[in-house]
Amino acid sequence: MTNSGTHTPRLIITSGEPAGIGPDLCLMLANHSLPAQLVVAADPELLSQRARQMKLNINLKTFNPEDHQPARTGELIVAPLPLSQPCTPGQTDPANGQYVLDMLSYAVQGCMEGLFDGMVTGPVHKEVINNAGVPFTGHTEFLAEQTHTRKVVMMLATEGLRVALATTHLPLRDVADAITPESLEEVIRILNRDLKNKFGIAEPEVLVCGLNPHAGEGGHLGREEIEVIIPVLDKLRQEGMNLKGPLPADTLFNPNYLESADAVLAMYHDQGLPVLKFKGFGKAVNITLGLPVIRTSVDHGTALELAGSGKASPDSLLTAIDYAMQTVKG
Ligand SMILES: NC(=O)C1=CN([C@@H]2O[C@H](COP(=O)(O)OP(=O)(O)OC[C@H]3O[C@@H](n4cnc5c(N)ncnc54)[C@H](O)[C@@H]3O)[C@@H](O)[C@H]2O)C=CC1
Ligand SMILES: NCC(=O)COP(=O)(O)O
Repeated sequence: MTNSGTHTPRLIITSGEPAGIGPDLCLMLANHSLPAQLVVAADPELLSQRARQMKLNINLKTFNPEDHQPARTGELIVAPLPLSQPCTPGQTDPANGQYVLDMLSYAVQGCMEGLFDGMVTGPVHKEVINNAGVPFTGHTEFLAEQTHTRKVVMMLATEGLRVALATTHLPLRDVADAITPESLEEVIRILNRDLKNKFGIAEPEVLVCGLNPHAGEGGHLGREEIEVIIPVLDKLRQEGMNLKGPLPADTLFNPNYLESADAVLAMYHDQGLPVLKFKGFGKAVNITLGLPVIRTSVDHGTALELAGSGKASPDSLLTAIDYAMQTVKG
């Protein structure tokens, strides 16, 4: 039985890479009183060590599925998962790669089974997981696989800007081939549907970037706009979707275009996210659209150099929790 509707939402927070700032940020949550029960997935011993290092006095309480009360100030509810190896802040160890994956599996399964109303993910170190021998490109793809969802869409949002991606984590040389009419159509349908259903926008206006410089300059700088993007946009416009573009990505991000837009669809990761992060790094949220469960995430990475210092900002994690709570209450 979930806690949705008028009840207090219960969210699972994955603490992510143990050598990074994820455990620090989770500990900081104990000083915030929020209208949700936050359950942190982590090794309790790791949290205790990190709390001592950060000079935080926090009472760790083992998660009890029967108890739906939010934690009191100074208290953190923990779903315990054991590290494989003890962890030193800032020093990654592939031996703990499986711990991170187990944490994600626990969270997403808990969401699927109704134990949690949504999951909020702390940062993972993608290279470490790969070094542990498990091919891993990101939470987005991992969660799609775990939930048997064929297509999901990564979208980051901050005050005044939402940027969704047509492709996620793949080498730049593979991007053009990955943008097929079928995949692009599916991405736009998911984006349009979730902007309506999850964000309450009746008729979303989406600005679509071209792939090539100057959106291909009439085919002289690449033909993907003519052969793939324009036909897909024309087809979906006939169904009534409000899609503008393909627009040159270097001029699209200006107030004239953005004023009336509800989201930008970038063709690849580094076309759209640098703009979003320049505008709102530290106060943005990463949302996976199209998943059968609610998943939001921080906008930043593991910041290994800050782990244990107490200097990492919890703002993006708090933003991600806020988005998840709003979506649960829907
Ligand atoms: N959601 C996730 O799981 C994400 C994971 N990553 C992973 O993180 C690792 C490191 O990535 P980087 O590109 O170095 O990005 P990063 O976000 O870890 O660091 C970039 C800069 O921002 C600072 N920073 C990051 N978070 C901060 C916070 N909460 N408060 C204050 N300063 C903060 C860092 O100190 C650094 O100067 C990579 O392995 C990458 O794959 C990156 C982005 C998202
Ligand atoms: N730059 C954001 C990012 O790469 C996060 O990816 P994911 O782990 O949420 O799939």
